[in-house]
Amino acid sequence: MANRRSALKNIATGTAGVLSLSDVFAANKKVLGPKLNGKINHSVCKWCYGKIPLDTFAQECKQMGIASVELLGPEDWPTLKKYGLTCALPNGAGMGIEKGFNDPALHDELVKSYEDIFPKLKEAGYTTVICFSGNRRGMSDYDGMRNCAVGLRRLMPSAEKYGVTVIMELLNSKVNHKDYMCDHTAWGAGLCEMVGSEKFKLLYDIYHMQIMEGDVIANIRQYHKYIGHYHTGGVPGRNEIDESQELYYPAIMKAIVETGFKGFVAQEFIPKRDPLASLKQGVQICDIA
Ligand SMILES: O=C(O)C(=O)CO
Repeated sequence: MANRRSALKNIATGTAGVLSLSDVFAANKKVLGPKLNGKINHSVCKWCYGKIPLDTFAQECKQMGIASVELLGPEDWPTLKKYGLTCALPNGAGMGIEKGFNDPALHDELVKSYEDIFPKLKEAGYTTVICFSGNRRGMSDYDGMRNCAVGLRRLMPSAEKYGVTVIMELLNSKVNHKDYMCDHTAWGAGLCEMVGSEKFKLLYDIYHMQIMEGDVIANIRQYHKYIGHYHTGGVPGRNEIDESQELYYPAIMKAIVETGFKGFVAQEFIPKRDPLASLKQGVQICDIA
């Protein structure tokens, strides 16, 4: 990959030939990444690009102006650091989507697993981690909320000590995660109130929430103080976020910015076309001026 030093060396030694100003800008853009508008902090979920090695993917992201590759655990963080990227929402703790804080029998194991990762996150300079409610398995919404709150409140003192926000993902329980409990924004907001700590927030996944409840912009406006992170995805199908699907992402991004949100928006769609071209397009769609 071209780097700034070799580009400059080529200029200095004349091996690049006679360079115009636009050649220099183009070389800089290649090395430093494109200039984005800066209103949205861009991230991407690596699992949607499974076949691309992380090393290659990280370099491509850097060139697109994406600052973070996420849903990665400690083993992948050094690769991100090598390319000057952060991990806006790490994983590496918990017991998966279906087994979460709504089951009191799992609390000891879950608390231990999160307390083990907090110091690693702090050392890496990361300030968030993902968590899940678990499936309902016949439990009422209220019992599940109370159980989650009991487990999460045990975690909050060490989350506060290590400066880590534990972020629970809102997922659809219709198409992708049948029986998942944290599937409505109001339920998640109620849980935030019960937990009662700024170190517990929601991941508002725009794709999942469009499937469950729609009214995306109104819900973002109503519940933004509980939201610590956003994911994207086209509806229906969870593919590209362009005009092939029903959501108008620039308006959603504008609404997010208007709430004063300073966190990250991560692309989380499964590309149907050239994956990197689609990712770049997704970033451009969300990069409102
Ligand atoms: O597994 C999923 O569907 C997710 O959205 C994870 O972020």
